[in-house]
Formats: sequence, structure tokens, C-alpha cells
Amino acid sequence: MLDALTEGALEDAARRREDLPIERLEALALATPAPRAAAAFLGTPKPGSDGPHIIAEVKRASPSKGALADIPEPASLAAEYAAGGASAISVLTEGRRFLGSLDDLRAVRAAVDVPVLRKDFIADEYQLLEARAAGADMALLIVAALPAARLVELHRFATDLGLSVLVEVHDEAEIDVALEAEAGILGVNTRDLKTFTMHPERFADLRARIPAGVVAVAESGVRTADDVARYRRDGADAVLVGEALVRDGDPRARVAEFGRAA
Ligand SMILES: O=P(O)(O)OC[C@@H](O)[C@@H](O)c1c[nH]c2ccccc12
Repeated sequence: MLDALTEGALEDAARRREDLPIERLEALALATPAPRAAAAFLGTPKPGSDGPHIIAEVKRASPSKGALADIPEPASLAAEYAAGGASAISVLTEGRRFLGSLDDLRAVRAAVDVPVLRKDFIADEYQLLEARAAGADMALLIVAALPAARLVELHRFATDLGLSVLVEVHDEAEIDVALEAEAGILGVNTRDLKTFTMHPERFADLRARIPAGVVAVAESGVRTADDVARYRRDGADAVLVGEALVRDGDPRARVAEFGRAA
């Protein structure tokens, strides 16, 4: 599934590249304002709160759950998240299974002032330039989706562009690869990519392996404030939440509640 998603994302990027050659995209990327320093921000405790930073996700659908929410206006959802105190907004831009787009990212960027993450299956420099040109401050790189040497290259390329990188891992071996790439933000995805089953206890197991000074993000499977509090007690600096927020009638209140959970 991960390979298919990555292949599809690369195909879609190659198609966009026919209309916008990399030289022109690069010029656009370098003309956008400098990205926000997301790692330093997420690594600093929130003033006046023991809760974790919340990274709130704009997610219409997923391969494991199918349709989650229509989200006709990603900008207004993101504005609700920000009003609830979200520290960053994650925007799924993958089009085939998550039904997102770069337009969603641009709309969200225009609507909020907090750091914005491009969540996609990134395996090419072109996609990182797209992220930057669309105003993203952060980009996702998934260790399991890339050869280790490629991860190092893409991490460096993104960093040189001024992007912060959320490096996603699932086990100890992947943490070692991420640290080799000098990851400053590590996301532990507690959803098993092969079976889609949830293993929230994996966050605590892997947290011990993440050195001080590297931001630790717990990803996936949050339904309630108790779930957030558990990740927080297990040492999460930030918690990334998608489904529970897009399905909630009051996402602003839910983000605020999650941001206090400790
Ligand atoms: O909807 P959830 O269970 O709160 O999960 C959010 C997020 O962790 C999940 O969307 C995610 C984690 N890693 C990814 C990589 C690609 C696409 C999506 C993801």
C-alpha cells in the first residue's frame, strides 16, 4: 500500500511537471516568504499549559477508513483549528486515496498563521519545491517509503529550502535511519501500515529511543482527550490528530480540549 501510494504520488507529480517545469517551480519556491521555524516552536513547551502541541489535520478520506468528511472549505476548518489553539496544521495533499490537493494546502496557508505541514508521499525534490511554493513550512518524509540514502538526500534538500521535516517512523530500525538523516522532528505513527491496526503502546516503547532535543510527535488513533493524555504522559511533545477532528461538530472546542490533556 505504501509503495502504491508513493508511486501514485510520483506519477501525479510528473504530470504536474509537464505544465510547470522544475526551473519555474524553483523560482516560485524561492520567491515565497521564508518558512516558519516549526521544529523550535514544537519543541518548546506551550506557555500556560501542560498539554502537548496539537497538530490538527485536514483529512477527507483514507485508505483504511474510506470517506471521513467532505471538508468543502479546508480554509475554514483550518481557521477553526487555529482558533482552538492548534500549534500547526497538517494538510493531506495526496489526491487518490486521501482526496487532498495542493489547492487545499494553499487555501489553508492563506487562512492561518501557524506552521503548515504538507502531508503526502514525498519521494522527489519536485514535491518539496511544490510544498515550499504552496507556502508550506513543513513537509513529511516517511522512512518506510524511501531507501535510506534517498531519505538523507531529500531531508537535506528540504532543510536547505528552509522547510522543517517531520520524519515518520514505525520501529527502532527506522528511528536509527531517521537520526542518521539528522531528523529534528520524529513522528511515531502508531498505525501499522500493513494491517492498519492501531498500536498506541508503540509510542512509549519508541520514545525512549528519541534523543533529547529531537521533537517527538505521536501520530494516529486519537479519539478522546484520554488518548492525547496518554501520549503526553508517554513523552509526546506534539500529538497529530486527523479523523477525530474532521468528524467532530465543533473542531475548535475539540482542539482546545486535546491541547489541555495531560
Ligand atoms: O486520523 P488519525 O488516526 O488521527 O491519524 C492522523 C495521521 O496520523 C494519519 O493521517 C497519518 C499518519 N501518517 C501518515 C502518512 C500519510 C498519510 C496519513 C498519515
